[in-house]
Amino acid sequence: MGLISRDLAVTLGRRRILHGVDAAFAFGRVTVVLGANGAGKSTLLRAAAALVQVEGGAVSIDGVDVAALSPRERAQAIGYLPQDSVVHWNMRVRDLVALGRLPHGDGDAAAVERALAATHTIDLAERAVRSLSGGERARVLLARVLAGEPRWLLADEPLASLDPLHQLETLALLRDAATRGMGVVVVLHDLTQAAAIADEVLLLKDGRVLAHGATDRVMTHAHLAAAYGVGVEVLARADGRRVIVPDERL
Ligand SMILES: Nc1ncnc2c1ncn2[C@@H]1O[C@H](COP(=O)(O)OP(=O)(O)OP(=O)(O)O)[C@@H](O)[C@H]1O
Repeated sequence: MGLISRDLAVTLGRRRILHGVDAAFAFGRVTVVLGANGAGKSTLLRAAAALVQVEGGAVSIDGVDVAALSPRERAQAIGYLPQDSVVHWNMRVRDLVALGRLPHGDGDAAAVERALAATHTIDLAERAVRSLSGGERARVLLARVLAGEPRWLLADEPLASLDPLHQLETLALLRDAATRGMGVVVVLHDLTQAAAIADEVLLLKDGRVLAHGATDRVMTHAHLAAAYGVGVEVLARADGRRVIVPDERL
């Protein structure tokens, strides 16, 4: 049960991008997907959202292949936040966030307000979306996904354009979503943030699983060296959290 990638193979253009990826994600957990540029993180999330054609294996939710779900069922189950979202229409922020309710067909205003509040975008609600800064727009697009109250949130580098405060708030929001029972799968690059938020880590290298499991077991010096080609310094804080600083090219 849960979200499961089994022997997943994806080819884009003429290149095999994912080579038999096995991974299981659980409800109520935050799984961080790590790996170097080009490792296949986005492709895995896109395959989970049935946005790329799968060549072998499958991604399933509670035993059902995501590709076999109707678009509406899939949209109810999976909220996918892409890496570089483009907003094609210059609509009001509140209306854009309300589009997140389309899979439910109910325009539930309370759910929209909850999503605006969770992402601290209520103050932006009457603005035209094209007038927003990059970070403001990123938070609004996250609000749109949250408004749909999906069972799974797949977020591809959701912190990339956010300032430090909003990065922390977004991490807290992801944790909160998992605490409320959502399955959260998130691609991050910052190792300190990954260690802080992850219950589990899936570490990819060249389209294969290098390691998958509890954060401490995956985020070892050896794994990070193999995945990124860097040495890291790990600083333990008084509260037990770790600061992970890449400091050496291997
Ligand atoms: N449409 C495509 N055609 C051919 N190759 C592609 C296509 N889309 C992605 N790729 C390649 O697939 C590989 C994996 O891409 P992907 O975006 O999944 O990596 P990623 O781990 O998310 O990287 P990043 O950290 O840079 O975002 C890359 O080498 C990329 O160039």
